[in-house]
Amino acid sequence: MNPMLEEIGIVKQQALLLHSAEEVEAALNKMAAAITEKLQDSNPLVLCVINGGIIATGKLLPRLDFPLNLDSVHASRYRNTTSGSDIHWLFKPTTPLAGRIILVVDDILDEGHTLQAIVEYCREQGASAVYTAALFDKDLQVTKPIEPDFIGLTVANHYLFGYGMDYKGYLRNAPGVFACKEVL
Ligand SMILES: O=P(O)(O)OC[C@H]1O[C@H](OP(=O)(O)OP(=O)(O)O)[C@H](O)[C@@H]1O
Ligand SMILES: Nc1nc2[nH]cnc2c(=O)[nH]1
Repeated sequence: MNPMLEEIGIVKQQALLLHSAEEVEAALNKMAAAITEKLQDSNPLVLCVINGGIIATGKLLPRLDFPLNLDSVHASRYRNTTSGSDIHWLFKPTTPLAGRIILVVDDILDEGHTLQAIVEYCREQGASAVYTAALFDKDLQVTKPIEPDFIGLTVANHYLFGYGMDYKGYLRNAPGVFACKEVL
């Protein structure tokens, strides 16, 4: 068997379910209600942070019943590994950001560097306001460089996968939030 697929199978089998799909879906409902209350009259541009933010964005958008635009940004700090380094900008939004109200959506806020860098970029481009949404906020017990305006669930400090979060590029599609055993 392909050794990577073998590793993925073992990680999946040994992982601990921290939050069920039902819990995450309920958190998405609450997030969408809070976002609607704040942004429904502001014609926002939603920026999906690729790759991890795809599922959070895709699940939030149908819950937002007001006019908005969608674009994406691909900034990666972990690059399919389990520890962060410098941010690599793989692509930036093509929609002009000047004068727009932006909502940046990502799967997880860990140390906060990725979201912070994206917010700075949006401000440099002349956005009139930048809001941030993280489906998961990792409880690191430290002050982070940025606090999201909208948070789904606070999650424990483990390396996680599922709902957009990967283990070595796999398992983003896992239906729940799982902690990898080797870092437990
Ligand atoms: O708060 P931080 O410590 O900066 O980490 C959070 C970032 O890490 C993950 O992205 P990653 O770099 O793994 O790229 P990916 O979206 O392709 O998974 C996640 O999607 C966030 O964007
Ligand atoms: N997949 C994944 N990506 C992350 N990026 C920052 N923290 C995490 C995490 O726990 N899991």
